This record gives sequence, structure tokens and C-alpha cells, in this order.
Amino acid sequence: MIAAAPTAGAAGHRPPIVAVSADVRDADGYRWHAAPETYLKAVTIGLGGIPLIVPSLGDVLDFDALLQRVDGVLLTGARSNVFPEFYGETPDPVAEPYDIARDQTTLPLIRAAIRHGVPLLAICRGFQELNVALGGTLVPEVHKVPGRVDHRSPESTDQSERFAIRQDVVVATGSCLGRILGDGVIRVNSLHRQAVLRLADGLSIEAVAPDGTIEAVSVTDAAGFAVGVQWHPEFWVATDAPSGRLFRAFGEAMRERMARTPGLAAAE
Ligand SMILES: N[C@@H](CCC(=O)NCCCC(=O)O)C(=O)O
Repeated sequence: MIAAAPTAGAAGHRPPIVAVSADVRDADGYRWHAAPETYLKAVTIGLGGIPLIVPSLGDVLDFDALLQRVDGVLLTGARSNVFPEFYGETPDPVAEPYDIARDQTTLPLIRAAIRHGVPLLAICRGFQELNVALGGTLVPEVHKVPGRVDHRSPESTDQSERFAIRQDVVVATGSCLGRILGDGVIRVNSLHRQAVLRLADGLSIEAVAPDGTIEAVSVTDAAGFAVGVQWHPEFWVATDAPSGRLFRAFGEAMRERMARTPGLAAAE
């Protein structure tokens, strides 16, 4: 059990508050809006922040009001897939399961966060949502594309095996991610069936897999930190150097924005 890092910020500054996306699940006769604990602990352990799960209630949420009160947005991974109609494709059983309520929340939230210059870290499904939110498309089963490998997780009931670090990606020279992780090859985990087909305008490629699959992007003209990765830095944030560096960079981007925004950072 890894002790969570204290969420107290620098003297006089409160810790960053991070809006975290929620999956919608039905169980015990209720509809739940939830996020896996690994992402929540990556916010506390990885950057000393406070995670705040945002329910997937769609357009009843005032995204502008929310983004005036949080310091960052973290979009989690999920087994569900983005509903194909959001990127102009026809729903196909092969692309199930869906979580349309989540899509109806994260896609406008992404656009609002970029508009407000709120730091954004999009992971796996979140990375795919970032591409779709800005007009890109996805391929439902990348392992069926000629020349691509299987990016799905190993079959196992052991999460450490499923999230094992086992794939090379090449971080683009001079990229945002390159400044955080260093250019060149890093090793990551891989647990996805879908992948970027058409890259959205306004996104820059930050890393690719050896088979050409886009593995990381940034928002080209973002006011601040706006990065998406297809892998899962949250899972090994306390022990894997690139994972830890990415979450610390996300935290630094939030703290820098807090420090330059009057009244945002002061601890009450
Ligand atoms: N469903 C999408 C996105 C993949 C993703 O977010 N994986 C994280 C879930 C990990 C798990 O399987 O427990 C896709 O398949 O591409």
C-alpha cells in the first residue's frame, strides 16, 4: 500500500483540485457514476492534488462554472468505447460497450477546458475522447488493421499483469512530451482495442508505437498543458519514472496557472 502524498500545497497555496471523468454503471438497482481508484490515487500520490469526480450528467452541467472552480481535468480510461456517431460512424456491435452519458459529458468538457486554458491530461479512452472532441475519428479494432499489432491487455485476472509495461513508444523530438519525458523510446503499458484513425485538426502527434499507432498527442495551440496518452501512466505513477514525471508535469502546469491567476491559489 503506497501512502498517498500529502495534498497540502506550497505554503499558502492550496493543492490543485482535479476534475476526474466518471463512467456510468448500473448495479444494485442504482445508476452509479464512478472512477477507478488508480486514477484518484495518481492525483494524490502523483501530484499532491485533490481528485473530484464529475458525474456524467451531460449538458445539465455548467462546464464553464465547473472550470472556474477546478485547476485541471483528468480523463480516465474505460473499457467502454466512444459512441461511433460522435465521430460520424455507424454504431457496430464490434465497438461495444458504449457509455453515451460519459461521451455527452467528456466531449463538451474537453472543448471547454481547452477554451478556458485549464490543464488537461487525457488517458486511454480519454485520449480517444480528446481526438473525437476536436473532430477526429477512431478505428474500432486496431489489431485487425493490416500492419498493426494487438494493443489489447494480456488476458489475466491480475491487474499488475494487465497493466504490465511491455511496449515501446517513440516520443517525438521537440514535443511537449519530449520536454517532460525526453525524446526517443520509452516503455509503456497497453490496454486498448481502439485507436486514432484520423487525427483531429489542432492535435499534434507526440508519440507513436512501432506499428505506427498514435500513442500520444497534445493540443497544438493550447494555452497550457493539454496532453493525451493512449497508455496508462496512472497505474505505476509511484514506481515508473515516465509515469511519475508525466503526472508531476500535469501538477506543475496546474500550480503555475494557479500562481498566475489572482485569487486562484490562495489557501482559504
Ligand atoms: N475502450 C477503449 C479505451 C481503452 C481504455 O481506456 N482502456 C482502459 C481500461 C483498462 C481495462 O481494460 O481495465 C479501447 O478499448 O480502445
